Amino acid sequence: MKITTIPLEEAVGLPLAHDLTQIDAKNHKKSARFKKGQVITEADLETLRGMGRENLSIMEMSPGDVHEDDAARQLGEVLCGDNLRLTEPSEGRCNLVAESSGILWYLAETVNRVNQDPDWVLSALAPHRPVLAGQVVAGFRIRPLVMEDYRVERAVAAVRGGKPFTVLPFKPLKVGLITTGKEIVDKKVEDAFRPKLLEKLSRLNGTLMGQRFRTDSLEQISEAIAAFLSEGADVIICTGGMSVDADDKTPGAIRSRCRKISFQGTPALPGAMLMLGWAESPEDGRDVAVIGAPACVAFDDRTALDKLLPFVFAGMEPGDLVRRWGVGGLCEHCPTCHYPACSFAAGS
Ligand SMILES: Nc1nc2c(c(=O)[nH]1)N[C@H]1C(S)=C(S)[C@@H](COP(=O)(O)OP(=O)(O)OC[C@H]3O[C@@H](n4cnc5c(N)ncnc54)[C@H](O)[C@@H]3O)O[C@H]1N2
Ligand code: MOO
Repeated sequence: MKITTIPLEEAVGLPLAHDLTQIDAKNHKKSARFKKGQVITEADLETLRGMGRENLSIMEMSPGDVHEDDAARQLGEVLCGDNLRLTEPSEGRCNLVAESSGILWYLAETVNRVNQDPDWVLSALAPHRPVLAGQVVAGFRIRPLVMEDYRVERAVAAVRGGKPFTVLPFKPLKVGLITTGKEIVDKKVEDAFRPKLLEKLSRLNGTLMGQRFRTDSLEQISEAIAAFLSEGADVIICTGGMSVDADDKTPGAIRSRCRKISFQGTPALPGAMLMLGWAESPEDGRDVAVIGAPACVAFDDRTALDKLLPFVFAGMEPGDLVRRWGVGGLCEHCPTCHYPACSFAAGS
């Protein structure tokens, strides 16, 4: 590749080597004001001077050179999996954008392998966190203007095929809520979890199908789980009674109705007493998630339950990943909560 730098005035009639960025900090605007390949005209000179340009780069590519736009596009085509869209390059950068709300899925190792070449930049939101439709989940580019084709091919090969970036979309699941505790049944304490759950469901594409109140009795909680199962619930959440008190009966009730227990206890705080089991739907035999949520879910806005629900709504069994939730899994209780734009939302 040959890049020739020439004074602005001599560039009239010649094509630009790369996009030229204009930043208007006062109005918080940043865009590619001139695009790669655009032929400079007399009328453009005033604008270019206003952007502080005195010289421009005119490029002649050599055989084997890949322009930044093409490099980013080639990587994007192998990265972009289900429910994501690849954007056109702008200023040499492409993005992956979520087409549905869901859980972002990829292996950290894929990103690290591409970035072994210090001139590649592949940067993504943390894996396994919830994302919204329309959200940029990854951006990538090369650092120089052009790169040798073998380095682009090496990055493409490092992805190892399979379109590894995907969004697992949230399904419209129906949730049954069982609120346990004699003090709540007796109306001495008002349930504080229902409004918090409604806010969570609005992000997850879920609906609350009903709420049952039960005292700390294994039989009563177990019967309420069975009732929601027979009414067609996809997810059943039992709150309270998950800890070590004599009256804590919820885990036993969940075990009484589940054919499999995924976990009881997670290394995330708050919410460490969280539990997940799977019951059989009497309707069609499908798996129904039965969650035991410790009482802190009624108090804290974000708990281990927020790490679990995206998996359940994406139809995923978190499995061994739960044992990795300790990394980043300590909520900072920020004065203004930015969840899920924080390490607490990320899954290792
Ligand atoms: N010695 C120990 N103490 C505690 C442990 C422990 O391991 N050892 N675990 C702590 C953790 S972690 C949690 S979380 C809490 C609560 O666990 P539980 O799920 O058993 O909570 P309860 O005993 O049922 O209730 C505690 C408290 O919260 C109020 N509550 C419960 N549900 C609601 C609701 N839906 N809305 C409003 N308030 C609610 C309840 O009235 C009690 O005051 O235990 C720690 N302690
Ligand atoms: O389960 Mo407790 O929830 O860590 O606060």
